[in-house]
Amino acid sequence: MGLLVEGKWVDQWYDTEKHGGRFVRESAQFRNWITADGSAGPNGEGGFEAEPGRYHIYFSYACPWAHRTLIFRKLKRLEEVISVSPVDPDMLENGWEFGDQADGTADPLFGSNFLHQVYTRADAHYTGRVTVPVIWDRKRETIVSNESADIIRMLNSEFQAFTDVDTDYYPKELREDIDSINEMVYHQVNNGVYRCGFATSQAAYEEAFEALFQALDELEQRLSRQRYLVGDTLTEADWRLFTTLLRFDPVYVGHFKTNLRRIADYPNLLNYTRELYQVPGVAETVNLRHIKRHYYYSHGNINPTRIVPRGPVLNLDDPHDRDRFSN
Ligand SMILES: N[C@@H](CCC(=O)N[C@@H](CS)C(=O)NCC(=O)O)C(=O)O
Repeated sequence: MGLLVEGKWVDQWYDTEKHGGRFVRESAQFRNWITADGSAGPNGEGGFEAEPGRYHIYFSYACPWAHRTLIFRKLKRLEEVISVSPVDPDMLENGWEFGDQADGTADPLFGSNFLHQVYTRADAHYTGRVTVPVIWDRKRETIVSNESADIIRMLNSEFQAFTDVDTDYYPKELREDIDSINEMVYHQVNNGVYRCGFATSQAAYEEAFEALFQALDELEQRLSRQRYLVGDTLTEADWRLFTTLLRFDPVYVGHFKTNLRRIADYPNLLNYTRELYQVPGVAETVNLRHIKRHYYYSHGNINPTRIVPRGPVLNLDDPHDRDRFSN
């Protein structure tokens, strides 16, 4: 694991010391938007028009942020419009790697060995972390965005000319509610599990742990009253939470020490996770082998033996009880 400094790869773990043992996530740096007509989006520059065959997403099956983009591509039926390829689950001294054709993780665009080579193709002097997901523009030969929260909104609304799926996961009338729940879920849950797992002081771990389980208790309450996070409409807020819930019992409980309760101990969160998993197409985006292997094998300082646990049983296909909320 490492980062690029002025375009050169440096093998270095997160520096938590300057924050009292806390893990502080860096902001993504490529923040342009693909738009239906090529106009500039909320930030960044214009000129990235939605076109079939033009864009490619590099993702990791393991990564909850990248997983969101894979789910949106599936839900919006954009498989023929936007190509994708996974990186290898092991992220070691060279960061995210590509494998070979046989295991399906080669770089189909440039045959690179490492994802950092894709970053320096876009910016030869890039300084920062090399993260997935990345959406690449074949036409302008650059990275449009490496921020999953932005990418899922592009997929949700900007490729409507190339899909027959009208479902809007970020409808205007619900945006305020979605943004507000996203904010809480991002800090306390999505990033919260990382703040537990990557903490290097007891106090930093406990602070993140308290916030995480306070949020999960609140979400459990909320989902005992309503089907989805924002009432009875399935929105991007649910998909953003789902990718963390899915990884919670198989990885975070053990590897990140988020062990007050499992998702299996929260009846509403458990059934909600099952419902989302069972939405047509979603199960195909889930690769539990990559998920477990990545975390347990890549973080040698957290799990020095690199042994990947065999369990637990998840039963994601079991019937859920969320229909109790429909009219
Ligand atoms: N804000 C980014 C975060 C992406 C992210 O941190 N991805 C992780 C994998 S789960 C990564 O690539 N980490 C590599 C690193 O930090 O060096 C997003 O949501 O797109």
